[in-house]
Amino acid sequence: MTHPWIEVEQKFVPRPGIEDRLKELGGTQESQISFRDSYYDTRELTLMKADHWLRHREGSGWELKCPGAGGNTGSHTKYMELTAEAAIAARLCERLGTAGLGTENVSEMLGRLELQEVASFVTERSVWKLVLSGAGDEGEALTVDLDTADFGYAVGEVEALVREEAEVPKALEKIRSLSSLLGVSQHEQTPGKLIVYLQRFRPLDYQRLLEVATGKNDEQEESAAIEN
Ligand SMILES: Cc1ncc(C[n+]2csc(CCOP(=O)(O)OP(=O)(O)OP(=O)(O)O)c2C)c(N)n1
Ligand SMILES: [Mg+2]
Repeated sequence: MTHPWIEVEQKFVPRPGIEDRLKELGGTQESQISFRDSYYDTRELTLMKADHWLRHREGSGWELKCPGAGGNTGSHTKYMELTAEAAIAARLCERLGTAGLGTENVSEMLGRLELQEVASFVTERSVWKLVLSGAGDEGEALTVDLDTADFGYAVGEVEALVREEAEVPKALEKIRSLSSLLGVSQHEQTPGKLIVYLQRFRPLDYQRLLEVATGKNDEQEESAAIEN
């Protein structure tokens, strides 16, 4: 099985002039891309309530983000990203308490697991790469994504992808340094596109997730699904 990536990121509200600031810091725009994300869950939002996020991204395929060891605290988040369909299938069966579906093809599993589309939107993304100079820096580039979703919400993220849990503290340190250089507060808690989509277009679902996150739902034993 392919070893999953760990995504460590800090989201922020992009302020005017952010691109100039990125250039000033030595950043370069790597690409401008556009993609449609479609998120899936059960009617009861079993996955999202357990902080699992299943999506299909047009052009790159299936992905399941789930909490890594140590969970998430503060304004940054850390998720394990599964992209191999066999690994996604195994995790879905584990979470949804099913087995022996006879397929590891995620599209084929949707109907059998009663997973339906919860959200679908297109993102225009400007991808920036930046190497932070400084003592003891190993020169790994950080990524800054500047996203605008087709429903009119803009969000940025400073992101590092690492392979091992042991690399997370260093990645966090770099993310904090760059965020601070970009004028982003360490305490800034900016919601992602999906959360804002749910808030605007599926308010009842949003409310249910919020109840889990704030511990108001007695049926749910899992920890925070959304933090803001
Ligand atoms: C503050 C906070 N943010 C996110 C979450 C979890 N969460 C909510 S929706 C969600 C899934 C969407 O993840 P996100 O990184 O926002 O998507 P995107 O930037 O488009 O994908 P990329 O290209 O980076 O892979 C997660 C992990 C949380 N529990 N709390
Ligand atoms: Mg992200």
